[in-house]
Amino acid sequence: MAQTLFDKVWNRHVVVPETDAHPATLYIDLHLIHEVTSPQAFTVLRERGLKVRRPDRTLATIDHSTPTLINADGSRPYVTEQAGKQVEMLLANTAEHGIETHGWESANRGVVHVMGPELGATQPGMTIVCGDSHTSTHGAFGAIAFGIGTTQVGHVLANQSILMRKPKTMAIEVNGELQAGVTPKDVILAIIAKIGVGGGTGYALEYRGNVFEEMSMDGRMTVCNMSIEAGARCGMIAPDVTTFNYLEGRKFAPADYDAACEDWASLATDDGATFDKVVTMRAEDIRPMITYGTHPGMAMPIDALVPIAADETEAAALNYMQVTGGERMTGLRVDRVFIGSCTNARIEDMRAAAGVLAGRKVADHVTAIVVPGSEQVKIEAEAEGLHEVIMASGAEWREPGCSMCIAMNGDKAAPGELVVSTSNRNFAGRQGPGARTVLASPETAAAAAVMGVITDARTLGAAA
Ligand SMILES: CC(C)[C@H](C(=O)O)[C@@H](O)C(=O)O
Ligand code: SF4
Repeated sequence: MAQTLFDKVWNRHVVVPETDAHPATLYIDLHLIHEVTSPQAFTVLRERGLKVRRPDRTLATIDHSTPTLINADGSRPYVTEQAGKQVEMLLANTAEHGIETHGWESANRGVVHVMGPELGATQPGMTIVCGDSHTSTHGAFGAIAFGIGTTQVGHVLANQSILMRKPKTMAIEVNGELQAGVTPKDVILAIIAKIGVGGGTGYALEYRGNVFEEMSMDGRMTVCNMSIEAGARCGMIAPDVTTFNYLEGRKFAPADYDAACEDWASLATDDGATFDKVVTMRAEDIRPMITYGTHPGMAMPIDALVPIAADETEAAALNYMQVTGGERMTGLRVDRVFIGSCTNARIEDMRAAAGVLAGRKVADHVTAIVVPGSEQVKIEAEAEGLHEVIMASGAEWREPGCSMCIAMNGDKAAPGELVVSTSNRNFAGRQGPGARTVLASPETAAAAAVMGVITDARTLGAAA
């Protein structure tokens, strides 16, 4: 019977099949961990006298609580004692259990969803979990990858499997030609605006069509990253030659690479396979997007008018954002710009930001920070001289980490400030109490930095 990509990967990992009374037991190939959601799980393990079942299938980094500025004396100013403790605990726990860890000295440290793929730990056909909702990112390689809670982190540490009911499948097909200036971030924001923040709930998404086939791995990761913002725990793209070229030569790439690629190529959805739901969009209809509300589904083309609130919740969101239905977002004064996060802090994002900032100056009243997603991204960007272009514009070039995406490390906005951010969540207060977040692509964020107001990057003239 013709099968989908999801079905094929799922079937390879079922240890005990699902029944009406019981979810399936699913074997997990890769468990990524970070400092926020792992300490309690290790404590439970210790209390119960259990060992980590597969330290060799577990990989750790520090990202959420890590400062992005270094003191003059080389020390790292944690925002709170608690933040420093989380990092220390992660390092102590992983050392005790023999888990490969990318801490401060590692040239591979980074936001967990940037680091895993860079190391080639993320591979097609795998099941991948992490105590982090944006684990969906790894689906860009044709893996079933989803976030789990801290209790489940403990289970996976102890037995390398989880209990799960099989989700339904949804194909999201985007075919045609994207207009100039439309980025992968715009594509995923347009999808979420169309299906809604609950549209993917209960489904595993598969992004299909020539738009995704032609996308780079960086772009595919941006798309899959935000699957969770549409309510889907995972989103996938069939592995192809783009995937194989990306992974070749990376640390964890399989030794017999040709055989691996042959197997991976067989994972693509078969002709004639059926999805429980199919959503189609025309690439030509997608424009650069921004959000105007307090969830990622409240997104619109940057040159559109903010919709009139349809209910009290929407009215409250517009009120929080201090925007008015029927008016434009372009022209709104911006206080901060954040270019970073597991959505948009890979090398192509750094290049896109630098491309807009080159030869231009960040507006006097704007604080702009560019935070590479990993040490590797930082190294690569610096080798290309992107940091010089970025700093010459007046934007700051920081150390890798989650930074202002979630504001757990001290990087945050003040109450009322408007932030144009390349991250994935614009929830009220996420970037600081009272802070207002507008989600956009690196190009749009950089354009806001130089113009000092929300700006359609397509309207910028040539740089001076
Ligand atoms: C801290 C972590 C559990 C959280 C997540 O699950 O995604 C964070 O990464 C986020 O982006 O909100
Ligand atoms: S960058 Fe943001 S979304 Fe990604 S893992 Fe960190 S806090 Fe979560």
